[in-house]
Amino acid sequence: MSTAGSKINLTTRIFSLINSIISRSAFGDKSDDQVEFVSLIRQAIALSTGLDLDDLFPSSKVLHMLTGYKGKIEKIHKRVDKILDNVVRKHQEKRTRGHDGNKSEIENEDLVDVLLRVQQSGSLDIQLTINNIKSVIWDIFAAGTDTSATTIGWVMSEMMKNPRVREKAQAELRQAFKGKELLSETDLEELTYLKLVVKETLRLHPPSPLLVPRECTEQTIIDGYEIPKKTMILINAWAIGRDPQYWDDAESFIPERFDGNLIDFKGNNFEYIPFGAGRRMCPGMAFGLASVMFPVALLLYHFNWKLPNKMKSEDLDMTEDFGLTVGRKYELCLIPTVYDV
Ligand code: HEM
Repeated sequence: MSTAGSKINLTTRIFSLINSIISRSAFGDKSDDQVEFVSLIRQAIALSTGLDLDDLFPSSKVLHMLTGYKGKIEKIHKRVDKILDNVVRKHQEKRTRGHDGNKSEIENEDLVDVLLRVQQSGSLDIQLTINNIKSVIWDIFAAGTDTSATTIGWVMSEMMKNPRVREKAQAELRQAFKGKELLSETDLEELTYLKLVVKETLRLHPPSPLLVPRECTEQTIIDGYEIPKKTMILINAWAIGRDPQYWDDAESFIPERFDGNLIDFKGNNFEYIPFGAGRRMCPGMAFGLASVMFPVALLLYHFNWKLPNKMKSEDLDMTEDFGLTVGRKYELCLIPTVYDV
């Protein structure tokens, strides 16, 4: 049984869901300034995307002034710093109330509470500063929001483009949780096929396609090219994931290719590195995967999905947008129909 619905913009809903998830994990709750904070992150990411004149002449102060780049970054930094000061101050006040006898205030610690506790305990070899804590919060938002939301957008897009895969994933879910109204995160363990779908999506659409830039620490020769010491190296995980030398039918979306295959996200298989590899690989991998798997499982379990305007699956536009994270160029609009479990 199902109840018909109308068209929704899934892209914007996914971003606001992921913002709330990350916000709750980092701040313990939605921050009063969450909307502004996320918009500032977007602006900062947009400014750090691509090569501009400042990158070509980094030591030219005049150029920095002319492009206004530095001014824009400083303006964002000032505002972000104020918001983060507020977050830290509120947590400090809450901790003080907790130590003054109101124990419920410190029962459920969020990330900021943990960092403040570690800072006050002095248990680390290095002294954690308030600026360090603010940087961690910033990192989690900047690195965790767009990557997870973009991946969910691609998982849903690939499943709309490939109805066979969507139906198989939905059948697995509805069979595993028949009649169950509320799913929990631990239920995800049973979803073998959905895991393959997410894996295949990350092969074709790694949200950070060029990883974090590296600097060459010693002169090296690769394929006859001499790479001098200190050269900035960009690794194209997107191209590696589509390289026909490593992948059969590389451009096609076939989750089954990972079935029984030992290739994993963990950075040991260099033909598949959506989370990077080595010392700078993504520290939020487990959190990121859970933040993708769980919402996708809920979307597929509780709803059936159709493309609007009688569009055929093969006509869905999969053009990518260029940026630090590479998402869909056009927002994904779909018609959900509630599925009675
Ligand atoms: C599907 C979700 C995600 C994907 C695909 C992803 C992917 C990546 C990639 C490719 C890198 C660069 C790794 C390298 O250059 O070797 C990275 C770095 C990073 N990620 Fe993620 N990420 C995701 C989610 C998250 C989440 C949820 C968090 C935090 C809660 C996070 C935190 C970070 C941080 C802090 C870095 C920088 C690490 C460093 O520079 O040392 N990521 N991520």
